[in-house]
Amino acid sequence: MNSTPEPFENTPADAPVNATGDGAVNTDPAATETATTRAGNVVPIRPDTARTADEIPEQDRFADAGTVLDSADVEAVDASGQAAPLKPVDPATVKPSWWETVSDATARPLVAKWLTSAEEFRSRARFLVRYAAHTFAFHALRVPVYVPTALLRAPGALCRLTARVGRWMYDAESKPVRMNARDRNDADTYMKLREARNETVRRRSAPVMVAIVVLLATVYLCWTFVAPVWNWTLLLATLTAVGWWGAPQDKPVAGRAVDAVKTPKLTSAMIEDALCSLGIGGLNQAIAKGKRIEFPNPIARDGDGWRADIDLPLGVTAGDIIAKRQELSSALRRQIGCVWPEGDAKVHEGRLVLWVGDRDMSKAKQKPWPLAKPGATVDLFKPQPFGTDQRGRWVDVTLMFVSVIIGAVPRMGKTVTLRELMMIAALDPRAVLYSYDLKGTGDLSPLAPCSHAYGVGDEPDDVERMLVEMRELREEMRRRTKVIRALPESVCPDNKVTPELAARKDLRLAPIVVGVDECQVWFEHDKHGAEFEEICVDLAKRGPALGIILILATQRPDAKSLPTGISANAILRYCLKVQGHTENDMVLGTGQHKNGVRATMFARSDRGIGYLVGEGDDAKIVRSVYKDATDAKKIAAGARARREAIGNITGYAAGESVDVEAARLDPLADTLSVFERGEDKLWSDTIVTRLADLRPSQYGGWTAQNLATALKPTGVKPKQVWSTDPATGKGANRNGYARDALIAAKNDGA
Ligand SMILES: Nc1ncnc2c1ncn2[C@@H]1O[C@H](COP(=O)(O)OP(=O)(O)OP(=O)(O)O)[C@@H](O)[C@H]1O
Repeated sequence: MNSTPEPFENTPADAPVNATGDGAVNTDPAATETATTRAGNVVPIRPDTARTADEIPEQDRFADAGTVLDSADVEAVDASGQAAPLKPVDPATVKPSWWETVSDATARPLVAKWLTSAEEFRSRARFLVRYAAHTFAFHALRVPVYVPTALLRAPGALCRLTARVGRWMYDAESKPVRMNARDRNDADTYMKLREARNETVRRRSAPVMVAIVVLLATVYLCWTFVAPVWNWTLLLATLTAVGWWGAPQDKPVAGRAVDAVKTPKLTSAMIEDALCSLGIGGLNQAIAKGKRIEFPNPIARDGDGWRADIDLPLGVTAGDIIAKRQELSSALRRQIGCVWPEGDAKVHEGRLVLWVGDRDMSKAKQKPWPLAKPGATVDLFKPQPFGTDQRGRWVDVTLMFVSVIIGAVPRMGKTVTLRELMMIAALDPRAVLYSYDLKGTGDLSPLAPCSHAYGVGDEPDDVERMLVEMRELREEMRRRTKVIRALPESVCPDNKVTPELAARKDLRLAPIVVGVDECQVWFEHDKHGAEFEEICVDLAKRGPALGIILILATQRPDAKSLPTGISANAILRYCLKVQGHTENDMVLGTGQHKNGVRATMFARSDRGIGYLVGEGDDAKIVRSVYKDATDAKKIAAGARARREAIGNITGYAAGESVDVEAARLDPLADTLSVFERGEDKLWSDTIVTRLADLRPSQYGGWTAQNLATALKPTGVKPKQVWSTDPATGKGANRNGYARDALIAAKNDGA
């Protein structure tokens, strides 16, 4: 069946731009003779060198749809020589309405940010007062030097002043022109200039003469009527003022009270030059073709720096620039700690937000931490100051209802950050702290006096004790689930711990904060790794709603050292420098590297600076608070005093120790012991029921999975075993264990 041929169709997206029906390539787009015939119509084709729409010669392009096409332009010649109208394929240009344009627009702040932010206003006011006080004190101290210096300079200044007045009165500036006329023997011009000069001198001498008379009269009157002491004072003051005012510019009487570092203004030309020097192929090609780097908003001051919003040329992404932060800082002639390129994927992948600070963020003085003040207390349900952003403003975190992961390469500030978060927790007197320093250097020791559980090091005994404590914690989590479940909806509508519930002593739902530095030591432990992982995954998933906050820090953020069950469930994420995109996404969440949130861009010198994700919608660059061990001890001492006041010193802080022996479990021996005479195989479900009867405090609530995890280190794995249901008497194949396999494992281990 013959269908009516379409007069024109566009080249399919996946076809070569100039492919013709028979593989021929058109080299002369204007020549209809060489055009390919398709279904009886002549299909205009593009020159074979064209790769993009821009490269197609003007005459080959069809006018934008929406514009009226001239029939001569759109006609092609069909096989019979008849002109056939061509059909436009581009969408019609739709002019958005005023409403559509403005409803998507971002409103600019009505007043400057520092006027609406009380904190910023106070900080500016404080700065002005401090500046004025310093300047006053600086100059006041130097008055005894300034006065003699000015007096010494006064004669010279007087001479220079007299000479200047003389030159002005006698119109010295016209002298070269008059002399020139004289040298040229141009008598006419010379006489005119002389006349003009005499007139000027006459006009100017009058006020000078008046000033001299007034001066002499003043001197005479003072000499006659004013006491000599005042005359001398006046004379000295006048000479000081003249000496001060008339001092040479390069030798002022007063020095500068402050040395301001003037950072150059950030201009679009500077940014363009810098971006073009990065060696990004796509960017340089676009510039060579005359495309521009666009600035959708004016470059403006933003905090202590400049902010530029940049639309990169087509095909260039913000990530391309972020990956070259070091080169960019060199190209902008700024320290690397001043240059902060970020993507704004909410607009598009090519939007770059470049913030260039006046000072290196890692070296700029951080504002004093409000929580370091004596007497500071914290409510973990409320946001607390965690660090400062590039503009020096505080960034808060709310620790309640989150699990936290901190990751970075060694020596970037993980421990300092973890210690800071634990200090925040310690300052809430209700909070129960579990502090574990698996690096073993004692970085968390300042928090020991406030900790219910404290562990340091990775010796087998230390790890075992920590495991016992973590098992207890899991039991506590189970208890909490039951408490929450039992509460009426009117008291606990969201099935999670609320500030009111946490305050009730009878429920024992106070926040519990677990901080683990170098957590990979737990998860990679050959004997207890699986159990630690199981407990921590459970805590990361269910803990937040139950008031249990797990904070893990690791220097090796990979699947082994930070199990995916935890990394996928963490809510608050802080990533200092990492080496690759895998670690980046492991800590900050999948897809963050692609979105331009790249902790790989941090330099070695960016200690304590990282991306914070999970507080608010956007990722923020934040510098945590660095408190050394001495300061941390002071803060912890204050926190302990407040805990003592409410009677919340428990566990390690109260000198209690964990009975590891009593808590030591031997799941293999216990499993063997629940086999009754004549039973060779038992289902896992039957074993865990019997284990719960054997030691309810240890095995109560165990599932078949818990049993599998506990037996894993012995090498015994669950298999399908035939057994009989004691209730129904029916036999079936289910997951379970054979006595022989358990005995063999016991003998191997013995
Ligand atoms: N917020 C910060 N501000 C300034 N300097 C910091 C900050 N945080 C950390 N540092 C500096 O970085 C150093 C290393 O910090 P820290 O011990 O926390 O690193 P780490 O990543 O835990 O190292 P490791 O992997 O060896 O455990 C600190 O001694 C301190 O000098």
